[in-house]
Amino acid sequence: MSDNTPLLVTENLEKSFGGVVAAGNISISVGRGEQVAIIGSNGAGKTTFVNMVTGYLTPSAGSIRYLGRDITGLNPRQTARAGIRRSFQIAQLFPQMTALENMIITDIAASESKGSFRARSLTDARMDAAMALLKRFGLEGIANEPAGTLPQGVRKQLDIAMAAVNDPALILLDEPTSGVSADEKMEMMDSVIQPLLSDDATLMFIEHDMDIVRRYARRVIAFYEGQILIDGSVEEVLADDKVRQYVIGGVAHA
Ligand SMILES: Nc1ncnc2c1ncn2[C@@H]1O[C@H](COP(=O)(O)OP(=O)(O)OP(=O)(O)O)[C@@H](O)[C@H]1O
Repeated sequence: MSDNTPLLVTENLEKSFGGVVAAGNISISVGRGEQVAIIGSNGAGKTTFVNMVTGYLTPSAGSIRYLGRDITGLNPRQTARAGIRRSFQIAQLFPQMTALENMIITDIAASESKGSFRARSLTDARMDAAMALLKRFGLEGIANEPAGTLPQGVRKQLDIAMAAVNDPALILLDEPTSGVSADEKMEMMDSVIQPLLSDDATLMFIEHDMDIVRRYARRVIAFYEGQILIDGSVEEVLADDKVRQYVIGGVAHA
């Protein structure tokens, strides 16, 4: 594998449910350090794509290569261990556990199962790393709060911080600002994007708010009816007639 090997390559990736193609012909190549927004109206196939890359859905056809390795069909734990991580539209947390415990559990789950007992247990190093990461996301103040008691926006921040445990190379965020009020969205993105980028992570995020896309993406992939409509620079994609007609005009999301 050379340094020029793309981080993520999908070829003709497809997922159908029954006879319905939720996402098809998805061929992209993403390099290291890119910041890519995935846009598209409701039901366009964005989450289906993220679910395939992260192993939550098995593709019906096509392939996924990560750092040159074929990872098609790996399960979520395997993709996580390979260095691909994600957050969810609705934060996936253990509500009874504290924020710090959620971070630690993520770290243990992402560790190699064949490691020694110590490698998969609660060590001081693991606690320190989890606390340091919470601090980087400005979340140290809620470290000992049960996750289930946190406000929605903070839960989403914690879910994203959990995706950053163990310095993954590729992070996919599924609608990081959904459910966050309009006037708090930018601040919330500021608080999560900077810590993610400080590790040179490659970032792909699904977003419906074009102000956020303009501010945080360098490249945009627009989905429409399960296919890629256009993949290019932010300026090019947001000025595209079809994107304006079918994607931006068709946004029906909070
Ligand atoms: N598990 C499933 N079973 C059947 N159909 C599904 C399933 N998951 C997704 N679909 C369908 O696949 C299509 C794409 O859905 P997907 O969730 O990927 O869209 P999306 O672009 O992420 O939309 P949104 O912005 O609303 O989250 C939709 O028509 C959806 O109804």
